[in-house]
Amino acid sequence: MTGQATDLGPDGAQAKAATLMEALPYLQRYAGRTFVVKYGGHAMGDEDAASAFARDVVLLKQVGIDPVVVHGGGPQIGAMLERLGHESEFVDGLRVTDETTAEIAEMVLSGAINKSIVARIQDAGGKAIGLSGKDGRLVQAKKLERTKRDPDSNIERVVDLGFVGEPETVDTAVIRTARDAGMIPVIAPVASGADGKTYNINADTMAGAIAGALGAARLLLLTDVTGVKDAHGELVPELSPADIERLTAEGTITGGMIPKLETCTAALDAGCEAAVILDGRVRHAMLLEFFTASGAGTLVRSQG
Ligand SMILES: Nc1ncnc2c1ncn2[C@@H]1O[C@H](COP(=O)(O)OP(=O)(O)O)[C@@H](O)[C@H]1O
Ligand SMILES: CC(=O)N[C@@H](CCC(=O)OP(=O)(O)O)C(=O)O
Repeated sequence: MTGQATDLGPDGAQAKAATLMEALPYLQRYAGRTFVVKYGGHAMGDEDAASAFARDVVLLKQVGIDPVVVHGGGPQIGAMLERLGHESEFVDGLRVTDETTAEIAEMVLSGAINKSIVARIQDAGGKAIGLSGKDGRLVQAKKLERTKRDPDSNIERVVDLGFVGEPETVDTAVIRTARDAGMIPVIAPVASGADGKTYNINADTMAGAIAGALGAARLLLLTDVTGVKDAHGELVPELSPADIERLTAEGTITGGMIPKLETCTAALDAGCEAAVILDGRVRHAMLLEFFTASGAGTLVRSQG
């Protein structure tokens, strides 16, 4: 240790110590609390980024926080569908899912992606367990009912998205069992319905439902922007559910950001303390968010 401090020089060593000290109040505040991290397909990036993410998760666990990872894999499902010559279409950010698509989505999410995240966490020195909504009946899905207003006739029409689901019930017992065994749960957004069918669930929605059911201290949504931007393109550091409604009505929040922020509001309503939208492409974005006074990204909480 002495040798390393000397190598850094007295100023460098002091700066390193100051960074660690800045983290102390946050380490104390969050010890024993649960953080649900949604790791999206776009945020997965390259090998180095994926390893850095895994190391961050292991660090959280090491300092006494309970991370729960819920992952996506939209681009990876798209690539596999293309390889297999199966067409894919999105409605309002959700993939229309026929029986074959559901099968392929499960293969990619619960198979390839889930296991590679588990392996990386273990390479970084953690113990991880790969799950989907099906395991231990963590999530039971129901078919997502979606309607859309026809702009010409102004009539609400039902849009059939096939086997796209939403969580109907969440039983967190399997997560608590994993946590008590010192493991980090890594969850794929796939679940069975009461009809025994496999449902494909948007990963943000899955993460929000789990964060709400766990009463998590934070729901972290890692994406490919620095956070929510206002009408001038400036980062908004903090939002309340009322701000979200206003910015959506004004047309400042669009596309994939709409379901993401709806998820934040739903998670807060269900018992999660706060949610954060942050840039998963930035190395150690999670650590900067949790352990520095300035934070990162956009914080969503009720009092605004
Ligand atoms: N007001 C806004 N602030 C930031 N991003 C926004 C906003 N409105 C729409 N977006 C879009 O939302 C996208 C993030 O949603 P999405 O692509 O679904 O993310 P992911 O694939 O990580 O789940 C951003 O890349 C951006 O294009
Ligand atoms: C219903 C639905 O759209 N499911 C998503 C599930 C994966 C996901 O949400 O992945 P990202 O977070 O990487 O976008 C899909 O099929 O792409």
